[in-house]
Amino acid sequence: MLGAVVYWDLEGAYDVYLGSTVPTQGSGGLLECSFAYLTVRDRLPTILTRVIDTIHRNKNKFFEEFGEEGVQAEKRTIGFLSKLRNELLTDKPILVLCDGLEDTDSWNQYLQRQQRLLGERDPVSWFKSPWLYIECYMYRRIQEAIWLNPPISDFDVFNESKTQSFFESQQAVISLCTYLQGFNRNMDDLSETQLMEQFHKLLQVSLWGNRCDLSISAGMENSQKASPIDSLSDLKSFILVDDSNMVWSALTSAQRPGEDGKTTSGRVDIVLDNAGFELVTDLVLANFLVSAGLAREVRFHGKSIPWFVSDVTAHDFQWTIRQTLAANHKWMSKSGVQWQSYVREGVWSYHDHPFWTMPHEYCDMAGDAPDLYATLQGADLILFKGDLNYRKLTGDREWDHMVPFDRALRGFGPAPLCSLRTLKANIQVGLQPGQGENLNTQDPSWMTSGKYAVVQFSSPHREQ
Ligand SMILES: O=P(O)(O)OC[C@H]1O[C@](O)(CO)[C@@H](O)[C@@H]1O
Ligand SMILES: [Mn+2]
Repeated sequence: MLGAVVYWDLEGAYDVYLGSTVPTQGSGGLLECSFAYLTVRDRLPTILTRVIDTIHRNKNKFFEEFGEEGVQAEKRTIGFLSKLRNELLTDKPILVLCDGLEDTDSWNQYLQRQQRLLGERDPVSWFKSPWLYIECYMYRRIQEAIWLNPPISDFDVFNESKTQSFFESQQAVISLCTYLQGFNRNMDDLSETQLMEQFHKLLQVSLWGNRCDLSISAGMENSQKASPIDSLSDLKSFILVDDSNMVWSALTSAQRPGEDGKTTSGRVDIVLDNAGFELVTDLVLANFLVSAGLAREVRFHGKSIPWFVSDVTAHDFQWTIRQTLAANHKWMSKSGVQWQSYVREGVWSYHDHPFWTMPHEYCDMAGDAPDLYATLQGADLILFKGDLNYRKLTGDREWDHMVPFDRALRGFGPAPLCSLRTLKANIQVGLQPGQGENLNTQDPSWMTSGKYAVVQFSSPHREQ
């Protein structure tokens, strides 16, 4: 457990934010040696250095595309990012954004809010702010640096890492697609029980796919080598909370008899996390849900800017489907063809919204992004992938491990939802009495190693 740090009164209770203080008297800061502190001190500057290096290595490409103007833009962007790195390392004040994008005002208002909470004596700075805010802000500032420097404003600084991670997982992708096509061919012969077993397997594949993010590894290679299906039984004991039966019930209870006598099923929304292997696991799950008649429509929600190194953007989504389709492997390519036709027919659709790349907790969504909240209300099930989504769902607070998931959501519940997350931050709710203490003794890094996972379900209609 992190030491107790403060502090503001929310819903009548004092909330402790992960490794961070929001002091009222202008003292304190990120709790030294906490996972949050080490992320800001070590991991974020490393990511920034890699970003600078990537832009520098692409100098010739910019020259070929844009001539001397491209080279000048490269230099200016590197200047912006080096300054940003220096601001971070020397705990300088957080600056307002000035790129005039759709979300710029919201970011600047958020900064004012942080300043009000901190008091006027000290400016909000890198080490004196909530971890979630600082981490999100860094990625937004990277985008500002790129955006303010045309003609290279479309450059995705993480694209190389994302594509590399996809190719490094190739064998695992092939085995997963082969598995998918195997039961797609025999779908009609599957009993209800067999269908449910397949569902559990693919939900777990998608869960463990979340191990492959490039933010926890500071952009270093982190791909899936072995066939994920084969390791599921060995991994089972590392799932600390498994509500997958409730997820199954949410899907089956959304099924209704249609006008033509055939059963129609519900809409599933997947709030995506990482590109590369994790995205493939999500597409395989979504394919299964549609072909098994468990969903009539799947909506994918991704990021509108490059985010936390490996998160999916619209380009990554389309690129992954195209790569799968073009693969020199029968079942992989067949999967890609299927996915592309789902997109063309509108059975699958990709969406993004600026709220996903804001630092807000999800309990703020209804007020701060009512359009997105209303869209999500149309789903019969929402799957939230990954660690960052979990942090936002639970407000990134140092909750007692036994606090129910429903309570940690603090009213957020546009539809039945499920978090599929491997643990990579010091936060975990919904555990049994003694479970957290046992884990602390057995494996002190259980919350941050990515070795453990949860499938946590909540329904707005369920008794709290
Ligand atoms: O891709 P995910 O699962 O959201 O993980 C993002 C990572 O970034 C972090 O925010 C820390 O940098 C952790 O929460 C997690 O390790
Ligand atoms: Mn991610």
